Amino acid sequence: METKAMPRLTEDMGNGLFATKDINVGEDVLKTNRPFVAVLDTPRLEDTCSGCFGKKQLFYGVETLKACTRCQVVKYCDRACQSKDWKFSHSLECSIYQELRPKILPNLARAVLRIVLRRVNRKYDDSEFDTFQMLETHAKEIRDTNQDQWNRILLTAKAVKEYSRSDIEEESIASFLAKLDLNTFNLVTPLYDRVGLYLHPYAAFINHSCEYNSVVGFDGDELFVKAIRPIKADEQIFISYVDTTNPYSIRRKQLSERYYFDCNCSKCQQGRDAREDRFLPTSLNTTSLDETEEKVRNLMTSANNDEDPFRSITKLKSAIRTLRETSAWPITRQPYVSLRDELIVSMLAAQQFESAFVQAVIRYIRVDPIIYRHEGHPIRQMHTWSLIKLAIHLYQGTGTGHADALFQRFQQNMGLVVWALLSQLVKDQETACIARSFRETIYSTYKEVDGEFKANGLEPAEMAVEIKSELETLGALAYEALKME
Ligand SMILES: C[S@@+](CC[C@H](N)C(=O)[O-])C[C@H]1O[C@@H](n2cnc3c(N)ncnc32)[C@H](O)[C@@H]1O
Repeated sequence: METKAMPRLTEDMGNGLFATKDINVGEDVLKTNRPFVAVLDTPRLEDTCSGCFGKKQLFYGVETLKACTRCQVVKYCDRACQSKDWKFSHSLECSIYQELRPKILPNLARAVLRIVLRRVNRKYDDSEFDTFQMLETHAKEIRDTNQDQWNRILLTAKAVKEYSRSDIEEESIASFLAKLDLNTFNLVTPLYDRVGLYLHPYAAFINHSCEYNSVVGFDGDELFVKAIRPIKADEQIFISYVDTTNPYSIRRKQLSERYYFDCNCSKCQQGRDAREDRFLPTSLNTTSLDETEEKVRNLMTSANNDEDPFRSITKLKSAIRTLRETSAWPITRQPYVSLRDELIVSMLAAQQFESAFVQAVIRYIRVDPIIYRHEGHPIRQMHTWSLIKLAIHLYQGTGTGHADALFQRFQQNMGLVVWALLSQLVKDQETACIARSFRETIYSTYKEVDGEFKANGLEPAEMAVEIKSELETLGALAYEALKME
């Protein structure tokens, strides 16, 4: 593990992690490729490699996975991925998976089984295990306020004790599970697609702030925490446990239900006066705005659960219209932001590539710079990347799907748009908080596109006027599209 931070007791947040030196934006606070435990979510066992957690599939052209010939539960890109997982833990659990077949244990049960088996087989060094034991569980609060969750923990502990045939007490296994519940990170691909859960005891010391100074990401099995703001030596490292683009009441509810605390950061102290909550000047009262928000969130849930992307699009557009009709809803206030994200996903699924492009341009120009101030924010980087991929798709003209009248009206030079967006993304890399494999893909795509221009006798770096005009047209496209929304 490489770290520029050390744990220490805080006044009111239990243990926390503190910087040992000044850390610049984009630099690693912490990096490790040794999880205490990491497992895929059950549905992802089928389509994601259990060795590299999808990294090679995403960026290195791996298309088919091979199942472990013994248990048939886990799958791998190649021998290297298989051998890594075998050494880490699969050699200990494979026979148990075989016995349980066709049943597959849920992710938390598989994770705790790994911890028990690795512990019994002395795969953890003592200091690593001691750090794990120091982690908060909130077991009392779970028992007192969430009987269902507590019963689930006890039942899983009992089953894991039986499957593992270990002499670790059920009570200890239950405490491992409570630690997992509270301290695991969402294991995501380098493009932030959730595939499983990951626990690292040191990283788990990082407390939450809605005004976070760091972000967590993964590059395969490597976990990194990067500074998204300059951090001074001795300052506490904070990440966000929840989506901080949400208004105060939602953040507060999520933090108290899942993590048992009230956030006291400067943003939360502003309550409904913070940017995330604010509305445009309106004569509507708070109750009426709250009712609209609830109605729209229900519509969004219904759209998310709908398997037909065309029906989802209709529902999402109707939800957006409801927000627009209030004349009070900024496009950067939730759930407007999420509605647009979902709309882009549904439009892609429905092969409405031109319309998806228009929405992704609005997000790139009008939404992300407000809600993610730093251009190197991983979500902003990922959104820019998906806009570029869409522009490349439209540029290559390989199936634009359903035509979009507004897109057609603007007639952009997609080649130049691609180059301009890519070169901006390349410039942002110095302070970008993203995985190395993602960054390498950005560089290699830029090189390819730039090379293609040069092969055609063009030098885009010298086409500043044309590029400026294309970027202004993107702005005009976003403006017109929002007027019609
Ligand atoms: C993942 S753990 C972080 C490490 C933890 N402080 C510890 O000592 O193990 C999450 C727990 O830390 C505490 N915590 C994190 N951020 C906090 C905050 N901003 N204010 C108060 N408590 C916080 C809560 O008890 C929360 O359930």
